[in-house]
Amino acid sequence: MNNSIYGGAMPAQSTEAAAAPAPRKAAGTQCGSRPIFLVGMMGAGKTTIGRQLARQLGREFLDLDHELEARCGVRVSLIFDIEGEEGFRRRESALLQECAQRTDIVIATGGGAVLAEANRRCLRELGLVIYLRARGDELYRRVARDRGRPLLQTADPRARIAELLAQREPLYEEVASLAVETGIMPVSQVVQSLIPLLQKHEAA
Ligand SMILES: Nc1ncnc2c1ncn2[C@@H]1O[C@H](COP(=O)(O)OP(=O)(O)OP(=O)(O)O)[C@@H](O)[C@H]1O
Ligand SMILES: O=C(O)C1=C[C@@H](O)[C@@H](O)[C@H](O)C1
Ligand SMILES: [Mg+2]
Repeated sequence: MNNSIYGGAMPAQSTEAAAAPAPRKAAGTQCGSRPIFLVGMMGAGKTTIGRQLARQLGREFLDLDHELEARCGVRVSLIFDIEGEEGFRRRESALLQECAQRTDIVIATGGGAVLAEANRRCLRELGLVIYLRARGDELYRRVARDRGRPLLQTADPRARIAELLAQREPLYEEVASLAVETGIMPVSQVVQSLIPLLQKHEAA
């Protein structure tokens, strides 16, 4: 990917190996070696849950937003400022197509990665996709104060979330083989609830 307009001042942050000793792998939850993708709205928990799920499964973890930031050397919000959403989406798609070739990995996608049809095909065909679902008011509560999400820098972020959710929910549903509600359980419980779902999916 050509990142030449950016410097590279951000600390390198590629795939995360588990920092602490990994727990024993949950048996039979490897879905072959295909990547496990997490999709869902901003604040649904893709980054937080993805990191813990990867540890639980003994897989690597990669967050597409963080990987893009590491490669470009700037925050996602600055890419939006300089190249607009369109420029960001081009970079996001290229990175997704590249990272989807990897194996034994959990990948947290960006909230809007499902917007492009080519990305949806890539997610469906190359991996197992989990939709992390949460209600608009809970998403708002989680991300309202975070200035790092450019699409929410509007006069009425709550309404913006509702609009994005209405637009994207069918797309998340379309690509996902599994879905879990993240608004009602703490992160560790969401991860624990995913293990039997993955096992069932593997057995099917
Ligand atoms: N199940 C949960 N219960 C409570 N808080 C949660 C839960 N999941 C995530 N959070 C919190 O919500 C915030 C947003 O989570 P996170 O950054 O993982 O979302 P995301 O889906 O990666 O969003 P984005 O698409 O913007 O990267 C974090 O502060 C996180 O700790
Ligand atoms: O929902 C979205 O469109 C986005 C979510 C984030 O993960 C980032 O990818 C970026 O802020 C755009
Ligand atoms: Mg994230």
